Amino acid sequence: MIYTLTLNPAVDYIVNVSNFEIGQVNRASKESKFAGGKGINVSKVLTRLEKESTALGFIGGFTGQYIQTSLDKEKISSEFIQVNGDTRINVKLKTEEESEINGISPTISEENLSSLKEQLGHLKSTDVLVLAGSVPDTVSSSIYTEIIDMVKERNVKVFVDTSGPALKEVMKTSPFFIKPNHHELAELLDVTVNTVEEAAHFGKKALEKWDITHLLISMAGKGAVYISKDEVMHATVPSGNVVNSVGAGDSMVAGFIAGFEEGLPLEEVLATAVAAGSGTAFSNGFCTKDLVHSLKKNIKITSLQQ
Ligand SMILES: Nc1ncnc2c1ncn2[C@@H]1O[C@H](COP(=O)(O)OP(=O)(O)OP(=O)(O)O)[C@@H](O)[C@H]1O
Ligand SMILES: O=P(O)(O)OC[C@@]1(O)O[C@H](CO)[C@@H](O)[C@@H]1O
Repeated sequence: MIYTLTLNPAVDYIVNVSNFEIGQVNRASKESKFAGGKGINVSKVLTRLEKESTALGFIGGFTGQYIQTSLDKEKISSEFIQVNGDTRINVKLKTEEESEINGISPTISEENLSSLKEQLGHLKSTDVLVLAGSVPDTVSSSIYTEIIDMVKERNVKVFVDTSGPALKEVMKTSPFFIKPNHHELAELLDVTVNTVEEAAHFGKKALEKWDITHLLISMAGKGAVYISKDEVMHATVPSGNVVNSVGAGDSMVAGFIAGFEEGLPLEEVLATAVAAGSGTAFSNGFCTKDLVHSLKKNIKITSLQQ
């Protein structure tokens, strides 16, 4: 079973405002609400790619109930732990530019954390665990490291998509898979990464510094760079009209896992990952399986290995 863990889920409120003016009453021209948070998005896209998963994490209050109901409607299995307080609301404001306000997590108690560890204690070597998104303020930034160390003893494959201090901590655990975007890779190494060549160069440096099995660097419209000890590859993006960037990175992680678990050749795994990311970027909401299949044909994979 693939388990996705979202420590900090959210109701995503996506609102379009034309001619937005700070300090004025602005009226929305379009709005939508989604059950969000990175792990939950990975579960949604896995479902679309016909891969079963179970969503884990902390939810609470009326917003938590909304998330539970949405996942039930989409027939996504979940085993959330109930917390006191409301799951956060994340505002994605679409004006001429996109701005985001990500809300505050409810308090996660020691008891909540013990319940999570108890759940994770049941994972087996055939299971996959996806750790995605931010760590709530009331939880130590070393939580992902603790979880990885805990499940590693049972050979569970762990895929991580996080940023900031939590990502820094994860690097010490010999991660199996991480997907920073190029800004997150730059922050990790305290360098600047703008081009595909720089991503490949600094990605290789990251592999020299830390024991990473699969490093996937997403670069928005510039595609993605994949690095392992044997391969350095670049995938282009298919052309299309970008209407939504929320969840594009999570879709990419889901695409990679889906292809990897199917045992596809690495080039095809990478193409599935990028097609899922771009498919979501081109959709209102998330990519579909058909869209991923058709976009895959227009993705070029080249080896950057000398
Ligand atoms: N302009 C674009 N054109 C085509 N595909 C895109 C574009 N922007 C994003 N994508 C797709 O989404 C993937 C992930 O994008 P990005 O690097 O922005 O991830 P991210 O920063 O983790 O995203 P987010 O946090 O917004 O989900 C890209 O590798 C690509 O497949
Ligand atoms: O605050 P975090 O946990 O880093 O990111 C949360 C979030 O921005 O990520 C998803 C898109 O990737 C959204 O569904 C959600 O609102």
